[in-house]
Amino acid sequence: MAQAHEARARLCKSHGWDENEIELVPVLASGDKVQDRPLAEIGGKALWTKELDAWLLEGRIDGAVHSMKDVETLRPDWLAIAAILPRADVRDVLIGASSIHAIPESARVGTSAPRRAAQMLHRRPDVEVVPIRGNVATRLARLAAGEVDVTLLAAAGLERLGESGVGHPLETDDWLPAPAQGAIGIECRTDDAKTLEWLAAIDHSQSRDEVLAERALLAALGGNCHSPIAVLTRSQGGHLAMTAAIFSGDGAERIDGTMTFSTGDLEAPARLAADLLARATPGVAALFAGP
Ligand SMILES: NCc1[nH]cc(CCC(=O)O)c1CC(=O)O
Repeated sequence: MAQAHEARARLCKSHGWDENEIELVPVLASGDKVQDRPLAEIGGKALWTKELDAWLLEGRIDGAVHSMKDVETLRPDWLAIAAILPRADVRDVLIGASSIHAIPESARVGTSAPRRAAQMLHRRPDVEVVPIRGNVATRLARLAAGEVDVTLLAAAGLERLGESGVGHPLETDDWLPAPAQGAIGIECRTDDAKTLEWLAAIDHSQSRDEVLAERALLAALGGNCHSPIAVLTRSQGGHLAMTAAIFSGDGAERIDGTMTFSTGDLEAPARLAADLLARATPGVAALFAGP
């Protein structure tokens, strides 16, 4: 809902509309309904999109606001990612310790994200990863209750909920975020020319370039929410600089790669993906389906 409010505010500001001209329609996603099991176990990212897709298709809503991190790599043709808002803080925040190094020996680290688990275990094989799901408030409550010693959350999500002071942001040269982390996207029906045009006005091209490049890497790796993939792309002077890593589930293996390429060249992320997979052991490659 915080993301939908932000999307509406930007749309109204850009077009000079009154906020009540856009109705916000809350739609509960399966990903919200099922809170007790890891997302990767219960059906993956589609659980964040399938209800909204149906509402769009039926014409009950005209736009759907998503965290792009939660949107599957392959989307139906009748849907268009019509706008990507200026990307927020891309970093993960560590809560419960001031740095990865400062996490106490054998601490319980709460996360259900394969990327966070593997990236943590790579650095700190001594810790115990404990699955933890639910919204930000639930996760913070479980930390406060002592169920876990440490957890990781996206800075963008915390910021949107007015919790930006919580925890210690991890710098991206030391800890990589998820593909598209911090980016809000708005989808609409591909044949809805009016909405496409309205949304194009608030599209942020640099953020779009970065997010599309990261999604192209995901597509080429054949990654899903079981696959530990970390990537960050930054737009600089007409080029995109991408840093990516793939892991084994237990974090023992980590394959890193970087590539700089022209904006809009979506073949380059595919080459980086092929290079990462070529250097992975069969055990890691098995977590990725390939292109
Ligand atoms: N998987 C849940 C999810 N999807 C997007 C965000 C944060 C907001 C964003 O990255 O845009 C979060 C929470 C988190 O990872 O802590």
